[in-house]
Amino acid sequence: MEYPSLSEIDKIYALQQKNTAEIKQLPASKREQLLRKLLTKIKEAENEIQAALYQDFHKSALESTITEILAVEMELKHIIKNIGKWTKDKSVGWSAMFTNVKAYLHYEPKGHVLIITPWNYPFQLPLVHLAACIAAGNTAILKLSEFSPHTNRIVKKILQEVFPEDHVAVLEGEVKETTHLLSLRFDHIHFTGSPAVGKIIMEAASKNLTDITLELGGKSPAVLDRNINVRRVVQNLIWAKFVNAGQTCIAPDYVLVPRQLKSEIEQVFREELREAFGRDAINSPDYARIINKKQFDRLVEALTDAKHLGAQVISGGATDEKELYIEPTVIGQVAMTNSLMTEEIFGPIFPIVYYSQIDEAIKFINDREKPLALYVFSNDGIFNKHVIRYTSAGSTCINDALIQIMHPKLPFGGVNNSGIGQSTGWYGFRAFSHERAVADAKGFPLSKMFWFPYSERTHKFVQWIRKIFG
Ligand SMILES: NC(=O)C1=CN([C@@H]2O[C@H](COP(=O)(O)OP(=O)(O)OC[C@H]3O[C@@H](n4cnc5c(N)ncnc54)[C@H](OP(=O)(O)O)[C@@H]3O)[C@@H](O)[C@H]2O)C=CC1
Ligand SMILES: CCCCCC(=O)O
Repeated sequence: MEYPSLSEIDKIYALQQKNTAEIKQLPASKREQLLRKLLTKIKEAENEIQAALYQDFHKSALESTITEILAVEMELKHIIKNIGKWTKDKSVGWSAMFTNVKAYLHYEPKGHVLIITPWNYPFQLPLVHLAACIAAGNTAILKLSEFSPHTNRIVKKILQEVFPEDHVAVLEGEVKETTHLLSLRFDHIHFTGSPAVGKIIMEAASKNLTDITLELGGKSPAVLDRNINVRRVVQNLIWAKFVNAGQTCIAPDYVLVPRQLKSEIEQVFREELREAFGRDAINSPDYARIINKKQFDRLVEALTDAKHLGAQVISGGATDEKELYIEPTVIGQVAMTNSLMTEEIFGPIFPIVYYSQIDEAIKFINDREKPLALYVFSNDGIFNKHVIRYTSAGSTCINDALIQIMHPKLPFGGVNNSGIGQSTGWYGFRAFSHERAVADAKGFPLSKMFWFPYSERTHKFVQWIRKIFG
């Protein structure tokens, strides 16, 4: 994909601005029709999508289906199934003081939306958020990351087959193009990316008081109890951490393990990683690559520095610059000053931090920014509830990982430094809609009791209200 010039961006923006009023009036049936067409196009393009993801990431066809294509298909089906219900006015019920008022919520499109997405799930993320945006009746400019060019091409091809550019436009660009887009006025900006860039987006949005959704990241902990099946939990963590070579926003970033389990868990990680990827993961057909040299160098430097500071590699540690390959790596005794413990890892390196009492682990988590996700593993429900009660996270999974994002009725989002607002399903539709309060007064207008000049009748009415409702 070519980068558009700034004047081309302005032209697309103006085109969509002109068309937004009309798109906002599209009935739910027409929006549903467009989403059904999108679903059909995606199914028809599965092989091309898999090939593009392989070229960008060396992502296996099966992993692309599981984490990219199926995720979009399920989201589209859920939206298509519910769009009729979601777009209808919603009564908020009766109130004794407003017996003559029909009170309801009316869902109106925000209008013109900017969606900015990162490179790590370059098919799933643009399409999942665009689907909700279209369902809500908006026009949208979709700005993709320049680091996933092959997948971007198929995303653009599919969307151009479904939507005219004055409804959905797909752009690729770097900081310059994105910065220019952010100087334009939108009704909602949906950003997925790092907290650092999230702050830039929020600042730009503040110029026009534009609504935002910030889907950010952070260091998502996994907390293990002693009361677990160690092998099963390790197998679970291996998938959650090393899918997409660890380049997943809700991947467990590090794992807090009871000290008593140290020797057992380290041995089981060695065994299970061998089971998962064979003797040499570089030859595994299931294992992806780091997206580019910049990210590769960042991770290798963090690993090298960690080892210089005394960290012990429990399993893995091999790298291959030509292949942009980093072996699935589990590491212990990482210094707290090392970037593996101070920054979001966003790669296939898994520090283990040992603890003695659960409140020590909870303090470790709470001493850091609120994470995007938090994982708790224990056969003891009281342990799980205790961890949830004394921590905060965007989302949480108990005795599993990542799957919370796939549940159609759970919102996806962070909290404070890991995100603002919620996405997917009903929550995505609501984010891209304005939830308008309507009070439809029938017959005698309630405010007549307060009209000027204030009278004895008004005083009596106010006394009655305080007596009944005060
Ligand atoms: N909550 C969620 O759903 C998800 C969160 N993430 C988070 O995203 C991060 C990894 O993705 P990554 O792409 O590196 O994140 P970045 O924040 O670097 O980039 C995200 C998007 O913002 C653009 N961008 C980068 N710098 C600027 C800037 N200065 N001004 C305007 N736009 C900019 C990028 O464009 P370009 O790439 O072209 O530079 C990209 O489209 C991690 O923190 C991860 O946790 C990732 C996936 C999902
Ligand atoms: C299968 C998990 C996908 C998580 C979304 C993300 O990291 O972008």
